Amino acid sequence: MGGESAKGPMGHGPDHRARHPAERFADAADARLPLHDGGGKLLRKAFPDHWSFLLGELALYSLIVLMLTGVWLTLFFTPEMREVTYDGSHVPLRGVRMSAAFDSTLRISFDVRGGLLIRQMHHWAAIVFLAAIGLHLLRIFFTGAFRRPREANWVIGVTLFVLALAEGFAGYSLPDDLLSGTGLRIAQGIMLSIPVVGSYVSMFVFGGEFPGEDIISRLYAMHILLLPGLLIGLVTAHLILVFHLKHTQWRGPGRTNGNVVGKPMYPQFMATSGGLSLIVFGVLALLAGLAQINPVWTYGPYRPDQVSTGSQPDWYVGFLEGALRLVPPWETNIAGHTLMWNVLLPAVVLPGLLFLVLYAYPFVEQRLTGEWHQEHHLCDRPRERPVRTGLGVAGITFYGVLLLAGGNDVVAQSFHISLNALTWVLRVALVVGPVLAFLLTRTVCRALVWKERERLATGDESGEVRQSVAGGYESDHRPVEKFRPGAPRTPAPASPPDQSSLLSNPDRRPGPRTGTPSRGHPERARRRR
Ligand code: HEM
Ligand code: HEM
Repeated sequence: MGGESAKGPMGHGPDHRARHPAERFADAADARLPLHDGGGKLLRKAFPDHWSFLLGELALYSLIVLMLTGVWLTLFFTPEMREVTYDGSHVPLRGVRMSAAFDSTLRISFDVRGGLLIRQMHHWAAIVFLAAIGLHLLRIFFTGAFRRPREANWVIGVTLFVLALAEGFAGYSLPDDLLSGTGLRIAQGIMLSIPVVGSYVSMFVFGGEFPGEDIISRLYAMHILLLPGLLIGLVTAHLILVFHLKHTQWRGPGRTNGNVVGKPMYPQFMATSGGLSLIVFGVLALLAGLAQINPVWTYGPYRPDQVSTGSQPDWYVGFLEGALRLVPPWETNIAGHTLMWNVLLPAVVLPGLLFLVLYAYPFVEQRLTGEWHQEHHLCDRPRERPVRTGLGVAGITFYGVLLLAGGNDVVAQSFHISLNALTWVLRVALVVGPVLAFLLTRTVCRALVWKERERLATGDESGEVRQSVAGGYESDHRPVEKFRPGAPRTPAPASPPDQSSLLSNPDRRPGPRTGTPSRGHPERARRRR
């Protein structure tokens, strides 16, 4: 027996026994699953080493926290609107009639062990998730990572964004407290503003007159089944495309449009990303433990004859609320039907247009710039695309003004200013702000590029000053080191600036780019004298 096992039936006995069990397991798995072909490549995939590439992962990990905490919440949440009398441990609300949904939210908060922690973790994760998606989108936009061949991933991304907003709104409505009920009331007002079919849409969604008895269970099905299913499916497709198309990367030594330079997936990237996942988990748990969020017991149950005051929606819905507050009370009466522009424009037309622009942007930009047929794998530096960067900053300004307007009552009260005056200032800012932001950003980008070209042409100041016999001073320049010292490969020198425009301006004429004695840049030399 001993001899046979030492040799082994295949004659590889001693090797077989000497090998680590993990290695044997890997071999056994490899013989049965396509691990070597698929996994081998996967483990060697290169990940660019730049923090901005972790924003997508931040979104991913907060989504995972949402799924985990969400599933836990389903164990205790009752998605029903039937009326019950509260008799839980939160004394101020004892004896109050409320929906079973609100009752179960209170029980999760006060009676289920660890319930408040997990509920708050779920809510904080939702806030971080949407912020991470927003920042990730901006990274993709400003670096041009949406260009060919990644347009499909951009389209999937925008869809993920829409789904996440819907998921957040549905979740926020579930507890059926005064705040979430007010949000639902606004949603119903928006439906009613849709011409011709508005009242039918509202009846259809609420199962009759507002609020009806169905909306919470319908939102529940959307929140825990339909939308998460779509989110998971699309995130999977999104990540498969990221792997298939490879990452974009910042320019640098050895990086071309045809390669990706970075950390391999295993072990370096896994360590970074695993660390990030633990940080996300830890920070969310810490926030949930220390920072109160959505204390529904202070608002009380929803009653259609009451509205909540002094409350704010979650930040990601704030821009819609702001838009509703800014549009003046415009109405038109056509053949006995009233068109409520003040609701239709901000809550239906504006978000529709916003997402249409987002969906279409990569295609429009590539058509206009004529870059339709080129593949782009290197990130643009935002300054080198002044128009795109200007448009992005204009969009952020537009969004920022709307967000501020969503809290105009809070701002007016905190700073003791007139609410009406503030609303008018914000209305003007909404129109003028983005235009100014675009012009300013475009100018700053062009100036930054020009400054860099000038530096490339004239070199860096060496720090040495020479005094002429006549008493004048000149500073020396040395050529710019275009990449970090110690970089593995020497890149091709950058092309010099457009000579014709330089020659037309004597102050911008380039000095010599060697390290030999130089008179330097005339303008700077003059300033030193
Ligand atoms: C993108 C994903 C998600 C987002 C943005 C999100 C957002 C939210 C928000 C903001 C709330 C209100 C929390 C509060 O009461 O303060 C909520 C409640 C809830 N969510 Fe989610 N959620 C997500 C995914 C999920 C998933 C995957 C599940 C379950 C499978 C889930 C189950 C629940 C339940 C049961 C509640 C009601 C419990 C309560 O409010 O106390 N969620 N969600
Ligand atoms: C649930 C939300 C999302 C998750 C979990 C997610 C996750 C990721 C991850 C992990 C990456 C690779 C790392 C990186 O480049 O950051 C990535 C890349 C990408 N994402 Fe997302 N993303 C989401 C939403 C979005 C949105 C809203 C957009 C744009 C509208 C978008 C567009 C892209 C594009 C174009 C890439 C490829 C970028 C490149 O190769 O450099 N994603 N995403």
